[in-house]
Amino acid sequence: MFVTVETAAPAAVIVAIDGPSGTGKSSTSKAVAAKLALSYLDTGAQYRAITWWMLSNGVDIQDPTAIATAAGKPAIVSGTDPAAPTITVDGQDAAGPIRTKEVTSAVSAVSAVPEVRSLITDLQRTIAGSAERGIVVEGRDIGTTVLPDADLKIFLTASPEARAARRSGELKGKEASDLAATREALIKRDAADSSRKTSPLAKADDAVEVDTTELTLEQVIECVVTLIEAKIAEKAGPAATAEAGQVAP
Ligand SMILES: Nc1ncnc2c1ncn2[C@@H]1O[C@H](COP(=O)(O)OP(=O)(O)O)[C@@H](O)[C@H]1O
Ligand SMILES: Nc1ccn([C@@H]2O[C@H](COP(=O)(O)OP(=O)(O)O)[C@@H](O)[C@H]2O)c(=O)n1
Repeated sequence: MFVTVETAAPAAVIVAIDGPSGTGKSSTSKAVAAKLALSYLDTGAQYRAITWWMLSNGVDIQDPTAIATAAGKPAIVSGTDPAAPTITVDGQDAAGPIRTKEVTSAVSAVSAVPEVRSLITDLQRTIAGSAERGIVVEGRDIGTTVLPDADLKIFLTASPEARAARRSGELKGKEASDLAATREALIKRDAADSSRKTSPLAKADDAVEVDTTELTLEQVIECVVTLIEAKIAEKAGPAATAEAGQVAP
């Protein structure tokens, strides 16, 4: 006699994608999350959002004490649909304002303040913990600090030249033509993010490193999808074996 086994829904898969600016974290994470019906969280957008609030509210971003005192004031809410990620600050759509040059220049100083990191890290863990099917979380310290038990950790890299060319391609007019300035700004931000005391940009020991310099975005997406699918199959374990729905008595 054979009995039918109801296989439980696959356990949520947690994926951490870290790396410096312009390596393809956002584009890759959004695309793989959409393909695999997972949630998506852009943690850089959260640090940008709190930075925008600080700038808009006259907080001196050279003063870590002032930043720490104000850190708990704004309410930052992230929407995790990879097809339409959102970010609001005190109920106001912040998607546009967080991408300005002013915010980009100020974000490393704000994100280095431990009180800011502690608040945003708690928020990130809550979001990741409530993603039913799982989530792709991208940032700088996800694999090392925010989600050290993630099922899969990926660290994306690319040469500074490739990263600057990609970033420059997103800018318009005069800014786009100034490749050298883009490269310098990017290297400066990497250095600040990598050298701060509290959870710097770093590759976790157990992360898979993918150098995207010579890869197209499609190739990177395919590579990451393959890694996640393998992890999902591994997590399913014996349940996958019962996939046919039949076991001997
Ligand atoms: N492998 C790649 N080859 C070429 N362009 C890429 C690649 N990956 C990403 N891009 C482009 O580079 C820019 C930066 O990518 P993004 O995903 O925002 O990087 P990050 O989130 O790491 O800063 C985007 O315009 C994106 O389309
Ligand atoms: N997990 C994270 C994500 C971003 N950040 C900070 O937020 C900034 C903006 O992140 P981002 O991902 O939007 O940056 P881009 O590389 O996309 O320009 C970074 O330069 C870091 O200072 C961080 O400290 N930790």
